[in-house]
Amino acid sequence: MTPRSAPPRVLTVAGSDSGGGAGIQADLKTMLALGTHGMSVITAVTAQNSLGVHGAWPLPATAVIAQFRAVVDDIGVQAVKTGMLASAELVEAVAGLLRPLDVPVVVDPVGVSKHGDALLAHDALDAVRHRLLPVATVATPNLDEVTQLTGVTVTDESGLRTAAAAILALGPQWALIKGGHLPGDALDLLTDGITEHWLRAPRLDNSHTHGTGCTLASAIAAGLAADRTVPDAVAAAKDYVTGAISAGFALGSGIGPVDHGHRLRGGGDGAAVLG
Ligand SMILES: Nc1ncnc2c1ncn2[C@@H]1O[C@H](COP(=O)(O)OP(=O)(O)O)[C@@H](O)[C@H]1O
Ligand SMILES: Cc1ncc(COP(=O)(O)OP(=O)(O)O)c(N)n1
Repeated sequence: MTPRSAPPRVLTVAGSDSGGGAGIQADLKTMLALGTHGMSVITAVTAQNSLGVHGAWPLPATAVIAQFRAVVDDIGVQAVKTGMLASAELVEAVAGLLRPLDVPVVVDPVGVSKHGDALLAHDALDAVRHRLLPVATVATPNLDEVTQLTGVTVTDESGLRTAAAAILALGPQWALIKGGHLPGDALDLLTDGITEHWLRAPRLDNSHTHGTGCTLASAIAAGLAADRTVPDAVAAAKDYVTGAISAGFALGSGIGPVDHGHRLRGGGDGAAVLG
């Protein structure tokens, strides 16, 4: 029997969310839903549910480096996504591992959870700015992360351009500024400083949005691993996350997760538009 050819391989370097809505768990579910083989380097363990983060324990840098080497040196990767990196030491270590790797890297510079819990030490911001963002193919900050990293505050759609310029100045090839925290349509701006792509979706009236950022970044990495261009991968990822938010469900007594399996359950995507 002829062996089947392997699907595109995608690696997430992120923290574990015990509730299964964000972090490594969201990333691997997204990667499977989008037809890729997901692999993981766990940077930290969190005790987390729909009400918030109740504890977080970063792993030693040696454990992070060993997981990364085990995957990359044997199986190989075609794209990487980074999420929660917890400490300056882990940001430095991960940036050092990614620098020589010749594959697209999606950096979600996770700072704070939806509930306001810190997922990155304050003294790690400089390492994110000067070590991690320069190795990113695409950086995907939300508006709070834009402010943390650049000092730019965005209060309306016109501010997304200023935010993108400030993020691009830190070195990623593309900036995807997520406007999910603004009122009105869910509008994001993707730019490499030359071209601009506006991604607009209707704001969905669903409070179960835990994991939106992780899901979007992982979907982009899945698209890049499958050889899509950055604008195509981002447009497809926006469709996927819009569908996942639309199908998000109530689990626990707080903010429930988006539904990573919505396509498997027959749900359609949202009407996101790439302009
Ligand atoms: N209520 C919503 N309806 C539709 N899209 C949303 C909604 N909330 C967030 N999004 C979209 O989800 C993606 C993740 O954005 P965001 O929630 O801002 O990220 P994060 O989880 O990092 O805070 C973006 O594409 C954003 O526009
Ligand atoms: C372990 C872990 N990593 C990242 C996050 C933040 O995820 P995000 O997709 O931004 O979703 P919300 O926390 O904003 O719902 C997390 N919570 N846990």
